[in-house]
Amino acid sequence: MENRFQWRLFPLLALLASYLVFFYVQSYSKHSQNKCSLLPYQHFWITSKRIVTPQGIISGAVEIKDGKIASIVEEVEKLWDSELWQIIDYGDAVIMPGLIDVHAHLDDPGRTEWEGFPSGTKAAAAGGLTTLIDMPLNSMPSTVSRDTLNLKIKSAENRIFVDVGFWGGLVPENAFNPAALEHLLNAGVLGLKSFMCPSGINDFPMTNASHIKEGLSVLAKYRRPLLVHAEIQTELETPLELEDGANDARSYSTYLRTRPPAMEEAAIKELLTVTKDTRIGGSAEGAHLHIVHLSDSSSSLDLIKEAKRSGDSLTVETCPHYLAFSAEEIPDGDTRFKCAPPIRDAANNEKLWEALMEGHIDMLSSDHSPTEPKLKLLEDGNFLRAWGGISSLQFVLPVTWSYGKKYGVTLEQLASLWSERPARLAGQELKGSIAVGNFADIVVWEPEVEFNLTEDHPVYIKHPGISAYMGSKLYGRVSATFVRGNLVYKEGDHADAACGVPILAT
Ligand SMILES: NC(=O)NC(NC(N)=O)C(=O)[O-]
Ligand SMILES: [Zn+2]
Ligand SMILES: [Zn+2]
Repeated sequence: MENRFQWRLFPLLALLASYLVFFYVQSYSKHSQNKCSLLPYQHFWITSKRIVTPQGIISGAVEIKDGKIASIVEEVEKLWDSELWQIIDYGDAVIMPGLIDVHAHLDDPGRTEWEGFPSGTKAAAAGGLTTLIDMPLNSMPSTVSRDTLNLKIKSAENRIFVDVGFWGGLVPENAFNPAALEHLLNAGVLGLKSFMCPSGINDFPMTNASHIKEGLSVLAKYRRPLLVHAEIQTELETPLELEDGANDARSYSTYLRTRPPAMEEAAIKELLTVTKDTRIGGSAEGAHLHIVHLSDSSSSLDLIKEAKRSGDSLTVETCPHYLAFSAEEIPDGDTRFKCAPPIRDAANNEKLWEALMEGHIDMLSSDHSPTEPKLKLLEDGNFLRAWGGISSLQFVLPVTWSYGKKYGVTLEQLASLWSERPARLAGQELKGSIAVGNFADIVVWEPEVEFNLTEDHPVYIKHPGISAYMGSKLYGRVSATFVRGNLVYKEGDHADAACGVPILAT
């Protein structure tokens, strides 16, 4: 009797079990499909009253389909009528193209104790940056050959939360070897980068104008840019002479004296002897030279303006720290502020803002250049011996917005300086603006929201303690970041999987 009862139950149990398996598999595959995004949709709309487009700010909706922007409409009422659409309404938060940082040191592989792809790209996503172009130095080895680029690409695999492209290094070893440079360019670097002064990294020696001339002639063929750290050691006091003297190495002004504006000016003068070749009809027509992290807003900037007027293919960037801080306010011993070229005085800072607002400075970049806290010598506070570099990646949007208010910076200007122009420099035609056909790389943020960057604020860079921005009060909270239509960040949460794409030039 009891046995027969059990036999009757068996088919029922089997049915129940198969139902359970079916639902488990369904939900598992659904989950695994969406690991790249915090949203389950491939096709959806986002709406807001402030969408920054190249044609101006509109109230409307952006249709996102399979990672691209499928349409942009101004009448959202029609959308609400249909229950077919997945719509995310961001109210009056700003929808802007994701920021593109053409100057980030992610230090991976080889110095991941400084930063690394996972932490750096999570910080980027949390800050509204959707593409980073990684510098060829501070990782180990430096990206100076096809093989070393391949190490980068391998290291980035499944470890980047936003898209990452790579600059290659122009160093004395490859500068006079066009075949080696072509290998590096064919392997996919978006352009080259070189230093006119010691970089502090052993396998990244400095180049002179002849190396740069050679580099430009190869780059012309590829129509890719050369980025240059433009400072040249002049015959002034050297850091060690200063330290031996009666100078206080804990005073920022001592450090400032080791890297005067004349160092930037001298380098730029020398560069301009070769950028002439980039003019239409010149021997390096098609090549482009980009000066990174300009700090001197006087003679150096005048030289750049003049060269542009003459038709040199030349652009220049500056960075948030030169716009936010001035030398006078840097406390003694606070080496979080040490970088090269140095942060100069308040009058210089003001002139940089003016040049930016007038369009003489073409774009912004972070120059996020972290290290291990111990190399910052925070306890010692010796500006001459501490490692240089500012840590800022996650905060660049609120920083430039907050400090730019005084100068009347607009949302359209931010989109141009942080997205459109950088996309052009990096040769990314489908990035940099909210336009139909472009990748859906988008930041949603609330410019009016104020926040304190205190220790309980979620910060994703590896070493928040070395950032000069900790402790400051800023405007502009990032609420959501989309990369190729994937919601990779939303209010403190990141997507489970790192689905950023390594960007290689073809
Ligand atoms: N080795 C570096 O990271 N250098 C960087 N350091 C700065 N800017 O202080 C740079 O971009 O020159
Ligand atoms: Zn530099
Ligand atoms: Zn740098």
